[in-house]
Amino acid sequence: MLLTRDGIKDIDRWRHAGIKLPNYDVEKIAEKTKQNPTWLHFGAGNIFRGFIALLQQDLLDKGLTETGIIAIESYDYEIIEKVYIPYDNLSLLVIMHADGTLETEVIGSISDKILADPWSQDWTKLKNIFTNPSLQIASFTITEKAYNLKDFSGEYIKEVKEDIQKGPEKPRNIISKITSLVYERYLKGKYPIALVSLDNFSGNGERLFGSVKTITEEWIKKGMIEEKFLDYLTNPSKVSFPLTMIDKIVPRPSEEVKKKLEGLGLEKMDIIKTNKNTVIAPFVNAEKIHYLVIEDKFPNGRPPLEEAGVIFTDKETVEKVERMKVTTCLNPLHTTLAIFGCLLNYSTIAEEMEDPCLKKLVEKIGYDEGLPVVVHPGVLDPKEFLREVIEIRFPNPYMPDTPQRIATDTSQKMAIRFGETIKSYEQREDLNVTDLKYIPLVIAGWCRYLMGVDDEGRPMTLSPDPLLEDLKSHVSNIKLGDIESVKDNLRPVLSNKHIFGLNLYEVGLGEKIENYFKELIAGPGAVRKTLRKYLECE
Ligand SMILES: NC(=O)C1=CN([C@@H]2O[C@H](COP(=O)(O)OP(=O)(O)OC[C@H]3O[C@@H](n4cnc5c(N)ncnc54)[C@H](O)[C@@H]3O)[C@@H](O)[C@H]2O)C=CC1
Ligand SMILES: O=P(O)(O)OC[C@H]1O[C@](O)(CO)[C@@H](O)[C@@H]1O
Repeated sequence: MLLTRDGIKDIDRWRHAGIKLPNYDVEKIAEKTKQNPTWLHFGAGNIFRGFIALLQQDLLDKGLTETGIIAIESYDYEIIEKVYIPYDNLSLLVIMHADGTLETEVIGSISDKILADPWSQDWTKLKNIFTNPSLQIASFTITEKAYNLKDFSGEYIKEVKEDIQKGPEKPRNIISKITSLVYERYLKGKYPIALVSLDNFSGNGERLFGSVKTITEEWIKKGMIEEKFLDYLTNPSKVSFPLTMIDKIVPRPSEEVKKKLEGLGLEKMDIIKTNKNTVIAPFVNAEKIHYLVIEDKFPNGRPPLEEAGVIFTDKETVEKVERMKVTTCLNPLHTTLAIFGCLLNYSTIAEEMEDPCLKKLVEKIGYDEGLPVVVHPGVLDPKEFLREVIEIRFPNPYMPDTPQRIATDTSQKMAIRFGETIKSYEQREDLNVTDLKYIPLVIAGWCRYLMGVDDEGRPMTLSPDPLLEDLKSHVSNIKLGDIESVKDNLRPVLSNKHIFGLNLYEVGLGEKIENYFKELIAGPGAVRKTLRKYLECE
């Protein structure tokens, strides 16, 4: 069986293999989308195919909408070449249930794909869609670092600097590209639009707004665009930047799943790793559970996504629910498992949850240290959410999620995942920041991880991180088994407000983290020994 528009016409074969097909005519929907584009999505990676496209598929299946989503790739063009074009933009969603059963479904709601590349012919096509009054949404899953215009020294990154100099014609950076496209929409008729960040960090919509506004102001200063564009951009009835909370674990495609699909008779299911490190395949493996909460600010309307389970609410509620998930009930636990999982040589998150020390560590971080500072968001219950994460989602043995994937870009995540809780302890009169034990232990674990040596003393490959080289340079003089070598080497890292959102020495945690670190580097096996000591586990 081939995953192509022609291939899925052989309905009986797909049904016989137990694979659900779209309940609508994929080609007709693609045609209607061309006439009347409503939704563009930037970042054509795994979460888009496994979650966002599924929501629209649900509406299409129910006859509640008439158009699909157009996938835009602005960074890793190989994704389009290798997993969109050969499969006519179809993807195969594989839901991994905890009892080992797979639920498979062909996703047909991605109606077209476009490169956001000013040097390609697609750019004109993209501009035409962006200036179409029918367009309601441009959404984004482009990873957190894509929103950064400046490096940690406060300088614009090279690509952004060049875009600022050259103006909106041929931008290279994603934020400049978005600004340029919104400017085209303004010029064409000041039509309204919602720009929806679906990336996984606090205040995502506000950060998107801030970045687009910065580029706008720079171009205005240089006289490259009309000043009045700023009025349009900052008018929420014209351009909105809703906050969102997105939650679904979509690991990289796994070889085991690929084999199972081949067993069902599917052909050409190869997993690829692009030159830009995206690991992607014609299929996406994911968990069933998911949550999406969005601030209901769509000046040009939107599909009735509430019918697909999306929670639309006010800004304050999204903020609370997002803080609950990203700063307390899911992502800090994930990062904890990533760091210690790499050090202890685990290859899946689920296996780690069978390790009594690691399970206890995430329980301590979640229930004991995180929950006391969570504000109940109303729409979801934090304690129940945390229970579901610890008891059901992370331990799912069929989820091929790895600590190495979650360890990607940890430097970008520390401030949100741990810094926010530390700040809350500082602000609350009834809590004492120096009572925190386990969050500091994880931060020490991260420094130990950066040494690039596992708990047995063997070299380990570190996951990509934009600050990796700099961070490694601070621990490069520290030797496993030599506590004296620690000296002041951790100070530049632990005092870096860009990394943690605060200076850990100023809040009284720096020395505690250094002491944990010394225990973690005492020699081979010291990571395990330290966990046993502080968690009283076997
Ligand atoms: N995978 C998951 O479980 C979830 C992911 N997310 C969010 O989605 C993001 C992407 O996740 P996946 O799609 O799974 O990853 P992926 O690796 O499959 O795809 C990443 C996408 O981001 C684009 N990208 C990366 N760096 C970029 C840059 N500098 N400028 C423009 N585009 C860039 C890539 O080209 C690709 O389209 C995550 O970082 C997270 O914020 C949110 C919830 C769940
Ligand atoms: O650490 P990351 O790369 O944001 O990934 C975290 C994982 O947990 C999630 O937050 C679950 O929703 C997903 O974003 C992803 O699977």
